[in-house]
Amino acid sequence: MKKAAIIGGGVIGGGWVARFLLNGWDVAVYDPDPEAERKIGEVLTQARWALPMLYDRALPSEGQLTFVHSLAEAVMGADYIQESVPERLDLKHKVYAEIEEANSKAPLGSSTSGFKPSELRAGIESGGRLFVAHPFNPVYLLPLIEVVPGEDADSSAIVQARETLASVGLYPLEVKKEIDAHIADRFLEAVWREALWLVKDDIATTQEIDDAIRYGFGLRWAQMGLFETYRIAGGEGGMAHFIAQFGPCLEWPWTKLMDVPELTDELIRKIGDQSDAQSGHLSIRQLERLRDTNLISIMRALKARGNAAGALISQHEETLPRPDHSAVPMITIRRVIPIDWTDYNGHMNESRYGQVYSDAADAVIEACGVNADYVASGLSYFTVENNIKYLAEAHAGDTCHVATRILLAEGKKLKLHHEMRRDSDGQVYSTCTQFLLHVSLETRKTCPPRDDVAQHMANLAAAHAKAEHG
Ligand SMILES: NC(=O)C1=CN([C@@H]2O[C@H](COP(=O)(O)OP(=O)(O)OC[C@H]3O[C@@H](n4cnc5c(N)ncnc54)[C@H](O)[C@@H]3O)[C@@H](O)[C@H]2O)C=CC1
Ligand SMILES: C[N+](C)(C)CC(=O)CC(=O)[O-]
Repeated sequence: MKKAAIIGGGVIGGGWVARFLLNGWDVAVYDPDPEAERKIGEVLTQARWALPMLYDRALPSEGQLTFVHSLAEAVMGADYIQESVPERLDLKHKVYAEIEEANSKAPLGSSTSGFKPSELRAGIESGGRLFVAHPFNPVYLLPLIEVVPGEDADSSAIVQARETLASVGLYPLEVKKEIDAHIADRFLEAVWREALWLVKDDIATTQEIDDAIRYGFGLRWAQMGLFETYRIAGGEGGMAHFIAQFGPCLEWPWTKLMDVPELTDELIRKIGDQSDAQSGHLSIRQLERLRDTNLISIMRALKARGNAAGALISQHEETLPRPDHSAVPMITIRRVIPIDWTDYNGHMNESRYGQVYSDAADAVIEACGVNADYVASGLSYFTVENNIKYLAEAHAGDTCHVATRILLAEGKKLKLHHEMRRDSDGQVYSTCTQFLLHVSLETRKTCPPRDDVAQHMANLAAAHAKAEHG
C-alpha cells in the first residue's frame, strides 16, 4: 500500500487527506492544532459523500488514516509528501528542514498559492524533489494541480509526482516557468482586486458581483475557458476579429487592475456585512454541501459529454476496479448513487433505474464479446422489454451493486434478471427482468449472434442456472 504524508491539515491539507485516502492510499497527517483531527473528520465526511459521486464505478477501498504526533513520524517511509502549512515562507522553510531529516527522497509538493520553487528551495539540500503542487478548494473534487518544477528540479521526482497526482484523479498542469502566484491565482487576484474596487466604490454588492459571475461567464469558463470562448465571440472572424474589435478596450478605463483598494476597517466591515446579508443564513458546512452538489452535477454533465474536467473523470474511472464479472451471479455494477440521480422526493428517481439496468446489460454482453469492434461489424443487442420493480428507496451516497443472472440465451433471445442491492446491508432496492434481442445494425432486424458470442452466453447461462438450481 502506498503512503502519503500530509503536513498541515487545515482547509487544503484536509482536502489532500481525502483525495489520497479515498483513492486507496494510506495517509499519515501531522498538524500541531489540537482540533486538527476533528476538522479533518468534517472535511472527510463531506468528501466521502461527494467524491465517489463523480464516478460511475466504485472507488477502491479506503486506505488507513493515522494522525501522528511528529512531522518525522508522518513522513517516514512516505512515497509522496504534500505540505499545506500557512502561507509563510519562514514556516515552510522550517518544515522542509525537518522533513529532510526524516525523508529526503520522496517527491515533496507544496500547496503554496504564490511562492516560487526557487524561494521554497533556498537552503534545502534535497530541494530538487521539492516543487509547487498548487491545488484548488475543494481539493477532493476539483482536479487542477498547478505543478511548478522550476529550475534545478529533480526531473525523476517530478515525473513520479505527476504520475502520483494523476493516479488519484488529479490534473497536473505543468507551469513551465516559475512566476509569483503561478497561472490561476494571477487571474483570481485580478478578478478579486476588481471586485473589491466595485464594492468599495458602491458600484455593486457582493451578491451582485457573484450574480454577474454565476449567471454568465462563470458558466462558460467551466467548459471552455477564456481563449476558446473569445474565439467564438469573434464570430466567423474568430480570434483575429475578436482582437480587432475588443483590443482597443484594453487601453480604455475598463479596469483598475494595477492598484489595490486599501483594506480599511470600513471596507472590511462593508464586505463582511454584504456577505452576511447574502449568505449568512447558511453555515459554512451548508455552503460547502451546496457548492459540492453543484460541482458534482456540473462535472457529471461534462462527463456525459466527454468535455473538459468530465473527460478526465472518465479517464480516471477506467483505472478504478471493475466489478467482479466472474462472480455467479455476475456483479455487473458497483457504484455510488450520485446526487443528480435523486428527485424532489429525496430518493433515486425511477428514470435512473433504466440507466442502471442498461449499464448492467452492457456489462453482460461486453463480457460475452460484444465490444466496440463487434458493434462496428454491424451486430448488437436491442432491449425490448424491462420489467422493473421498485422495492426500497435508494438515496444519494449509497453504495450499491447489481447482481445479474442470465435466464435464457437462445439464438437471438437473451433474458436477464437483475437485482440491485445496497452494499452495506444487502437491502434489495429493485429488480428487473429484461428481454433483449440480437440485431443486425444494417437491416435493423433480428438475427443470431456470432458463434463465439452465442457460445459464451450459453456457457454463462448454464453456470448461472447451475448455481440457482444446484
Ligand atoms: N485556502 C485556500 O483557498 C487555498 C490555500 N492554498 C495554500 O495551502 C496552504 C495552506 O492553506 P490553508 O489550508 O488555507 O490554511 P489553514 O490555515 O486552513 O491550514 C493550515 C494548517 O497548517 C497547520 N500548521 C501550522 N504550522 C504547522 C507545522 N509546523 N506543521 C504542520 N502543520 C502546521 C495549522 O495548524 C493549520 O491546520 C497555504 O500555502 C495556502 O496558500 C492553496 C490553495 C487554496
Ligand atoms: C485565495 N487563494 C489564493 C488562496 C486561492 C487559491 O490559491 C486557489 C483556490 O482554491 O482558489
